[in-house]
Amino acid sequence: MSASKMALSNLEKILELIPLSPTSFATRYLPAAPVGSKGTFGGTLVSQSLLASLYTVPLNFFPTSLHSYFIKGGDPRAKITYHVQNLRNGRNFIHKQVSAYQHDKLIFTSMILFAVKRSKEHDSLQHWESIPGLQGKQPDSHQYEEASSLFQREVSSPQKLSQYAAVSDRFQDTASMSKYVDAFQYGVMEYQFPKDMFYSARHTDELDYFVKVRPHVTTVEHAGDESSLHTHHPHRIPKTITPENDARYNYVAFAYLSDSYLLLTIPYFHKLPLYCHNFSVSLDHTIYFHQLPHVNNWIYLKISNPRSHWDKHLVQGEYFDSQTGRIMASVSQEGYVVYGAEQDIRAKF
Ligand SMILES: CCCCCCCCCC(=O)SCCNC(=O)CCNC(=O)[C@H](O)C(C)(C)COP(=O)(O)OP(=O)(O)OC[C@H]1O[C@@H](n2cnc3c(N)ncnc32)[C@H](O)[C@@H]1OP(=O)(O)O
Repeated sequence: MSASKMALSNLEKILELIPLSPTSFATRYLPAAPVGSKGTFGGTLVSQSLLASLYTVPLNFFPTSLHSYFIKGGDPRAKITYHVQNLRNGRNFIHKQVSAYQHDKLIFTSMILFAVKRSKEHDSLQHWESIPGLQGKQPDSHQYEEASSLFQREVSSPQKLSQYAAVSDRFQDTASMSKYVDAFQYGVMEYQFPKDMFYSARHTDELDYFVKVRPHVTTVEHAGDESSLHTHHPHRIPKTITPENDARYNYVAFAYLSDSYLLLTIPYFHKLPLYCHNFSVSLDHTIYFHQLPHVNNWIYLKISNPRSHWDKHLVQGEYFDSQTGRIMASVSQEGYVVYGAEQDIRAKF
């Protein structure tokens, strides 16, 4: 595999932060835009803000929720600076606010709530939304297919590409099709999509698929060099947070994946082909974490679209651990997505 393809899945490098002070951080590398898009990938902002805030909380605090707004499109040619503001340090909860700047302008903000790791002694009520049939299951090959082969057959094959090119300029440049395929084949996320993912003529109010993160992320809480810190000094603030040394990196990786193939799926709910938008940006992003997300296992997600109106589209996702069948996170996102008239898209496709 070429170095450039290997770099596509190097999440640690993509998100790496350099400390400028105990509460401010700069990105080491430029914040790339996703294929087919001009601005920085929203998942980079969400996950880097979470990573920056983790550098300011003790090892025994875990993210419980994150609420964020994309204020200005990120410039992929400029590095980002993150400032973490401490709003309150409680015994059980810590509140942080993170502000991201480019060219001295605020581009993104998130509020993150951390909760202390609890002892098991007090747990009065328990409920987990679960999918019992999911436990230990792999994606069924009759229903789901690896995304790059599906994309090559259903979107970028010569027969299909002319239809997509009719509804979107981004498919007129056939040379760039290999970038989409590379992103699916070598990117941070590996997908198993339903076979009608890219175009479904079926009336439905739910879409489901499987996703996992390719690079290894430890689930061992006291992994890496700082192992003794976790067991003996849980109140310490870590100096380095990597996929190999801190299980909380699973939250960071989850935040990254949670902004991908979420808003883009809106046409699925309207019996239209994916990618048929004229303009698409996410406005906000909210994550409730229910447990440590094991991002190297298949994550099963169900997406719904409760409302689309006046170019504002709300999408909600429920993410399940396929090993246990239990809910791991809930995500909501509102996007500003502009489509042409529905009958025009249908006439062209
Ligand atoms: C094919 C595969 C595509 C893959 C897509 C992957 C999607 C991944 C999801 C993401 O990561 S999105 C990235 C995270 N979200 C953002 O970066 C949004 C940041 N927020 C904003 O950009 C502004 O707050 C927002 C545009 C939502 C509102 O700003 P304004 O109230 O000033 O809106 P305005 O209508 O004036 O437009 C601002 C800019 O958007 C552009 N714009 C707005 N509506 C447009 C439209 N209909 N068509 C084309 N461009 C449009 C507009 O040209 C203008 O560009 P310039 O600043 O360069 O002049």
